[in-house]
Amino acid sequence: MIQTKNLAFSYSGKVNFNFPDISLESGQVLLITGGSGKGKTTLLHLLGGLLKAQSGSIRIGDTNIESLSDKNLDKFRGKNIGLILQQPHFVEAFSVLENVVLSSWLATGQKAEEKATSLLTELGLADQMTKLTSRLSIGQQQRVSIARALINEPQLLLADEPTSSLDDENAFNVADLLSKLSKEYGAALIIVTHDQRLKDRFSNQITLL
Ligand SMILES: Nc1ncnc2c1ncn2[C@@H]1O[C@H](COP(=O)(O)OP(=O)(O)OP(=O)(O)O)[C@@H](O)[C@H]1O
Repeated sequence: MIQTKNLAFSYSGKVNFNFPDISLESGQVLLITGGSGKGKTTLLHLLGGLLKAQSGSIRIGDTNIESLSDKNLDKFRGKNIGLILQQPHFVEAFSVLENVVLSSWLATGQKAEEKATSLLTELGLADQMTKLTSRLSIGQQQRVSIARALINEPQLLLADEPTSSLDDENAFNVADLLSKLSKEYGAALIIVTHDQRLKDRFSNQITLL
């Protein structure tokens, strides 16, 4: 489903990374771990096409994303990659439901309101849908991010430290939901984390050194 080969990246020629190859099938989970500053978020942003590698390749399904133009990459990302980033970047003036619907509209031109409602309900947010996202707890916002990432049924789900600010109960809930829903949608799930609770839960891991 996703394969990378010889990925290299550099910030202004000063901080250089050579990343290990990744190969992951639909329905599988991979954790990317490693100490602070080792390039975990950088690698996740490369996989999501938010940064461009200096060299190497990233194949998602049948598409080599490095060969796409910026415009086609945006389209591809919208349809095929669900992103759960450290900062959720919600549209503050929109409700929870509207934020999730916006994601479907941007990717497909369709407002998938029914599907957004059912996803949010599955994520335990049925009674939060009309609220502004800023009125939700961090754990609830994390679940809105998950709904938004899943609304377009992506092939690949990328999550950056999804549990770092959560207590044990919420962290286990988020881990369970990510794993259950990515399987349900047939997505490959890659999680960047230094959270020991996730390391204990998912055995397939690579560590950046
Ligand atoms: N936009 C940027 N410009 C220059 N250097 C950057 C930029 N973003 C990150 N870096 C540097 O690249 C290195 C890797 O950063 P990255 O955020 O990928 O690490 P990380 O493993 O995710 O760290 P952490 O666990 O602390 O979040 C760090 O040394 C960081 O300072």
